[in-house]
Amino acid sequence: MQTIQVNKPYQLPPLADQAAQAMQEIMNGLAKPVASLGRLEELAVRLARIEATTKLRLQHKTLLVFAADHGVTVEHVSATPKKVTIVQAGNMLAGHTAVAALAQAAHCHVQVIDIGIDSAHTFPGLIDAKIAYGTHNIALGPAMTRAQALQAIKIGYATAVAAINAGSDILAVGELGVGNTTTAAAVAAACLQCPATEVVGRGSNIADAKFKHKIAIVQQSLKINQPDTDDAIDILAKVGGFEFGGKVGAMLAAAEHQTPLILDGFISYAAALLAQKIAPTITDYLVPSHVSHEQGSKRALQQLRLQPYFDLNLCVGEGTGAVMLMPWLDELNAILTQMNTLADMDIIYKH
Ligand SMILES: O=C(O)c1ccc[n+]([C@@H]2O[C@H](COP(=O)([O-])O)[C@@H](O)[C@H]2O)c1
Ligand SMILES: Cc1cc2nc[nH]c2cc1C
Repeated sequence: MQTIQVNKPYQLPPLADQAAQAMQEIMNGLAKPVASLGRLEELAVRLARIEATTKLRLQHKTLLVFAADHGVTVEHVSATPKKVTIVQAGNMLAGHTAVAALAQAAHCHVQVIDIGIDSAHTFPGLIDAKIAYGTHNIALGPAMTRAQALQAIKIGYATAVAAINAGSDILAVGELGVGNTTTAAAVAAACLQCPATEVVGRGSNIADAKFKHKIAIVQQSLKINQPDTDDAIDILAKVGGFEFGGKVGAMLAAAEHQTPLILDGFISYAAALLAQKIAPTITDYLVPSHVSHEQGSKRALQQLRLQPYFDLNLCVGEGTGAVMLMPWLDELNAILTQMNTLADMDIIYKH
């Protein structure tokens, strides 16, 4: 992993435009009208550009779920009690959360990484990378130290590299973290330099009074911490959370290893905004999945120049939307390996 420096772009490998062009030609030559597979074709081209080949590696899929707690939950910004982070980590490993069920259907391996859960409890299979027992309350001061922010990125990076070395072709990121839509809004507001009102959402479905209070808490956290908007590490340390750092590290590792990484919802977008500040071209290596229902999603996606493939009003998190994209990759593989070409059929197609 390279050293991350302010105002010095992190170096990523060049994107494989030749492989992308070759994939577009393969798509054009399949036995169908040109462009008729719509955005599935664009997805194929995107994947070829990242993997630097038209022989796409799509089979082995791994979801990395970074789980952490947030000191800001004492401000009553969530509808969910804090213990849900640790409880759902156990349920996820036992196969009973939304994403665990979807992952089973999608033949996706799930790793749950405790990067900062506020509990000493553990479960078989829970990866222990705990930096601290939750962050500090961002409404009163910084969430973590700069060293802890860098540590979170390193953990995410090492976790992703290990998954790639173990044979993962495709990575995805998800999270568990009660209160993290408050943190994600603060991170997004700092990255986008926009008012909190544009990026605070209903999270785990809070009612109007809590929603107003949540906006005030995000505003307060930005005022009290004054994050340096040019410095992703400063934003992460002051108003972020450990799972955001884990995701940033996984994104950097995936891009460096020419491995596509599928984003999930608003927490992923906020992490991607941080990664974009570190490595401005990183978004070309990421694969969006869905438009999260969380307010602020469209604004964040615009800045990331990412156009998700579907919109189901999802806002579960956990990696659910990312895993829902995975069957499409199997479908793409079937198209690439089983379809006739126009040449096979001796058809001259003129449009
Ligand atoms: O992915 C999203 O866009 C998303 C939107 C709303 C909520 N979540 C999930 O809900 C939890 C945070 O909600 P909250 O209200 O406690 O901030 C956390 O575990 C997230 O994974 C996730
Ligand atoms: C049960 C439950 C599961 C979740 N997963 C992500 N956020 C969640 C919030 C709740 C309440």
